[in-house]
Amino acid sequence: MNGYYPIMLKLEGKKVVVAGGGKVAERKVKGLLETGAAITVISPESTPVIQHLAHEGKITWKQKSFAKLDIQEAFLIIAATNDPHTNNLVKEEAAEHQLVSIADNPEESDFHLPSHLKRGRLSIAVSTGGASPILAKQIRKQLEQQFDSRYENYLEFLFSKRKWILKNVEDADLKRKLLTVIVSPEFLNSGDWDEMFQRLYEQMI
Ligand SMILES: C[C@@]1(CC(=O)O)C2=NC(=C\c3[nH]c(c(CCC(=O)O)c3CC(=O)O)Cc3[nH]c(c(CC(=O)O)c3CCC(=O)O)/C=C3\N/C(=C\2)[C@@H](CCC(=O)O)[C@]3(C)CC(=O)O)/[C@H]1CCC(=O)O
Ligand SMILES: NC(=O)c1ccc[n+]([C@@H]2O[C@H](COP(=O)([O-])OP(=O)(O)OC[C@H]3O[C@@H](n4cnc5c(N)ncnc54)[C@H](O)[C@@H]3O)[C@@H](O)[C@H]2O)c1
Repeated sequence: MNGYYPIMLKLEGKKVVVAGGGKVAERKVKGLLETGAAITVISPESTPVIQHLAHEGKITWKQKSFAKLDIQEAFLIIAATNDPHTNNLVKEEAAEHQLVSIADNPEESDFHLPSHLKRGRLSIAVSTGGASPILAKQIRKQLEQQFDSRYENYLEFLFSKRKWILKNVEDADLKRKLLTVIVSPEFLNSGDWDEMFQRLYEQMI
């Protein structure tokens, strides 16, 4: 089945449970940290990074084996223990409406994690549907070269300029032209974006 539906989830304040505390669990936890989710790791042992995050109060670590009660009220669940039986049990114990990803069983998972590149407001996710996580990672690294660190500020500029244009420009044609002209490699490379915009704006009105 290949019909996956890509969405951007807002997880702030939502309960996310990760079963397992090894290398894979650590990677998934790191990816979740920025979202502001309430993250709980369930595992008898965990990596130094997971322990450090728990010590700092950024996540909760319950030092125990997985049990059904651990996923009560969880919105999202990641089963990443090294025991396939436990991983499958997590899915079996979850309610129908809870979203479960099983690290070693993509077929039974409700979702997969994509390789993810973030430049401020720009987010690019790459998924191979379980065919090759290494390819997903390689593509992400190529995109990191193409969409370099300048994009973070550029996206902020586009965000505020778009708001300004929508508020101050009434003519639909001019509005469209202005929204388009600020999105090009030439514009990105032009240096002072505000000055460049002002110049183009004055030429167009
Ligand atoms: C993208 C990324 C996101 C993330 O995890 O954050 C991610 N895996 C990453 C890396 C990675 N994973 C593995 C290797 C070793 C090489 C290899 O085996 O190929 C490497 C490479 C490395 O570590 O360098 C092994 C592996 N992965 C899965 C299985 C089980 C199976 O396929 O049955 C096994 C075999 C385990 C075993 O040996 O038994 C399953 C899944 N891994 C997924 C995501 C989902 C599908 C995504 C897709 O296809 O696009 C899916 C289905 C479920 C899920 O976890 O959501 C992240 C790169 C992040 C980045 O750096 O950008
Ligand atoms: N999806 C992916 O991206 C990906 C990548 C590589 C490996 N894997 C798979 O992920 C799994 C974990 O790999 P790893 O390298 O993190 O393993 P690991 O050995 O580093 O860690 C396993 C963790 O599971 C915990 N654990 C074991 N039994 C448990 C239980 N009953 N309840 C709670 N926690 C328990 C251990 O305490 C340990 O913290 C493996 O099944 C592996 O095949 C997935």
